[in-house]
Amino acid sequence: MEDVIAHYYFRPDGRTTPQEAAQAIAEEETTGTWTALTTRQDYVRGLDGTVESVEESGRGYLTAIRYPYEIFEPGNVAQYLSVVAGNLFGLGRLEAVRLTDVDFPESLACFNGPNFGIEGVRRLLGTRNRPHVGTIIKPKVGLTPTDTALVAYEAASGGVDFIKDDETLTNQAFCPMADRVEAVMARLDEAKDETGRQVLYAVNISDRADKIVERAEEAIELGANTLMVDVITCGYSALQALAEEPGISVPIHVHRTMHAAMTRNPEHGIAMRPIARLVRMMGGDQLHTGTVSGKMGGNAEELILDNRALTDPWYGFKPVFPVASGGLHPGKIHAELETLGTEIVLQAGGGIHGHPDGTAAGARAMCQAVDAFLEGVSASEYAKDHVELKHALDLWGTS
Ligand SMILES: O=C(O)[C@H](O)COP(=O)(O)O
Ligand SMILES: [Mg+2]
Repeated sequence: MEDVIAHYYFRPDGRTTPQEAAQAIAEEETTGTWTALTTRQDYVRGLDGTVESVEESGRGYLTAIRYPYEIFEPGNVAQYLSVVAGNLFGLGRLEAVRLTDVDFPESLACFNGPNFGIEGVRRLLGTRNRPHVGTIIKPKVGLTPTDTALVAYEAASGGVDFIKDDETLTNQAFCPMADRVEAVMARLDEAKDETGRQVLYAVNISDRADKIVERAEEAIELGANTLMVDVITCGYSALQALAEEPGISVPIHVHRTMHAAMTRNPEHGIAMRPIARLVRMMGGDQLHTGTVSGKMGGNAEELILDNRALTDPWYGFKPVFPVASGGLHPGKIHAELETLGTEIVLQAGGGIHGHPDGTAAGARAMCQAVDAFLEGVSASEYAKDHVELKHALDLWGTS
């Protein structure tokens, strides 16, 4: 069986050579500890980790560590993470260490992957060759089910493909999930009668591990046509449980709230790429990966590679829709599409519900910005005869 190769950036402390630091990772995550062991039988040596390479990079070093196949329990993602992203982050001999990527062999990528993926989601909406436009209902918490549904209706009337709850909205007293799903789906049916267009609504079913599948099933029974899960706070195995449940027959939209605690520091933590791979293996159909121009910052070169981890051919897993979200508005659409391509979901919360003429106009302005790009025209030019786009650009500008 093939082994796992994990890639790290690291900076050793002043008393440790780069080779020793890499070796410390390999030992800590396999058969070693801080001192020699009297219990280390010879046969255990076969499970030792190996430092494959160490090379200088910027202020630190890059290393590839080989972890033997046998130390992994196939199909147990929590256990995989405890090896490739475990104690090593706290080792005092490393001032900083960041997991940048993981090569999982096919034998350990033994998960179902996405049930829908990009093509499956496109099939539900009947779209081709264009990005999807989505919105997050704002304010992120506080609206009643009736008002949430009204905002959803207006966004659907204005032309969005996709509507989602925000990451902090689950089943609070001010907006119980069951009432919300029923109200939103009823208003989306109305919008569909008027526009003829199907819109997906991802209800946030994030919950404790032993309840999440039940909550998802309840949402689907009430009419939900998409689910959303906060994968970092709920855990990868929660996503796996949802994706593998036969009764769950709708796409799963994956939010990554809390990721920046791991991904933001370029020298320490976990890069987005391994997270993207895990989400794809576990069965997410859409995943937030970031923007090139939005409010959350981020590195465009890394983002392109993160998105490719979702969309490049990989062990037969369906490609996952990358989602650009966080501070987008119509004036930023050109930059996003130019850099990230059109196989993407472009989401705006404030950039739709903050439009001076309201949510429906905000949705139209986002769609017009996409149309402008697809027609090869600048947003400013297109705005000359598209009033909603004009008002958006007047308020927010084009950068
Ligand atoms: O969940 C998200 O992606 C954010 O709520 C985006 O909101 P914004 O478009 O208002 O920044
Ligand atoms: Mg949000």
